[in-house]
Amino acid sequence: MSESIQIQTISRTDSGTLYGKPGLDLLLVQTSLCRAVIARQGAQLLEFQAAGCEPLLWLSPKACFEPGEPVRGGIPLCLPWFGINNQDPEKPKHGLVRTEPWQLASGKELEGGEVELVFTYRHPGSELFSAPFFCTMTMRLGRELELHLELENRAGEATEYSWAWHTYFPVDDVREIEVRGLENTEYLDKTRELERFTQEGVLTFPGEVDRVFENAPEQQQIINGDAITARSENCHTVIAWNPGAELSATLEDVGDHYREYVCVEHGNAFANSWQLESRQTATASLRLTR
Ligand SMILES: O=P(O)(O)OC[C@H]1O[C@@H](O)[C@H](O)[C@@H](O)[C@@H]1O
Repeated sequence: MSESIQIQTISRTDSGTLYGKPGLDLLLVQTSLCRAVIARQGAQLLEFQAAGCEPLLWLSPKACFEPGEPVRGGIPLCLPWFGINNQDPEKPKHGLVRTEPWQLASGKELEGGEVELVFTYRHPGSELFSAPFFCTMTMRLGRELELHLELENRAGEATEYSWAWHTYFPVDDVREIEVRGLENTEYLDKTRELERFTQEGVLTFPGEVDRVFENAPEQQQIINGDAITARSENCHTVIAWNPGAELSATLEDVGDHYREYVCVEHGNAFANSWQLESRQTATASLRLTR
């Protein structure tokens, strides 16, 4: 990363040094409030742990760290399309920014001791996605984790963007947990050709679960011993995903480890996708805490 960082609580490292698998440049943040690891690729948080708390994010022990390949765990940002591309299913799943290098625009310490990192990504327009756009992702790393996204449509015409922070949360056994905050909300079931159902009671994960909740409430809690709380602003879609035993056996970077995580993702996809006029900017944020 060529950008200048002037504080000692942020250091540069790489995936070879931290995980024994060379390939990606990383930033390590260590303060009295927290420890975090961020990949420049995708501006992807890989680890976050507030002092005195359990880790907030799950990173697969089988994750690969190859440039241009998605990293399984942490918080990849899926954008400018979420899931399978509607126009062309052959395009990569979950858009393009998660596998591209971002720029670190600034890194500083705030008065309360939090570290604030600002990453940017400029898409010039390409065969994969013709509309140019500009993304800014701000991370505030303290006792809590705060993410803020700003997306500007730089195309000459209105463009649709769908996206999500694909958050992987660690759990003891996914089959034993519950997710609260989605009761009585309608969802599209990706395991049943997007058929629409209503979530009766709290959400559990007895097997494969892949549900898209449109117009979802702002707050969810993952209950597994101490709760993880996710609270969002201007994120109207929540996606809940765990592959279960059978599907995970086909995912090289998951395997038996599927029991150790749950994804409760926040963004704007399906009916909540952003329609941005030329030069229009939209923003959203997410706050995670234990
Ligand atoms: O393996 P990927 O591309 O990271 O996607 C993982 C999962 O991401 C979830 O968000 C989707 O709802 C699932 O359908 C998908 O399988």
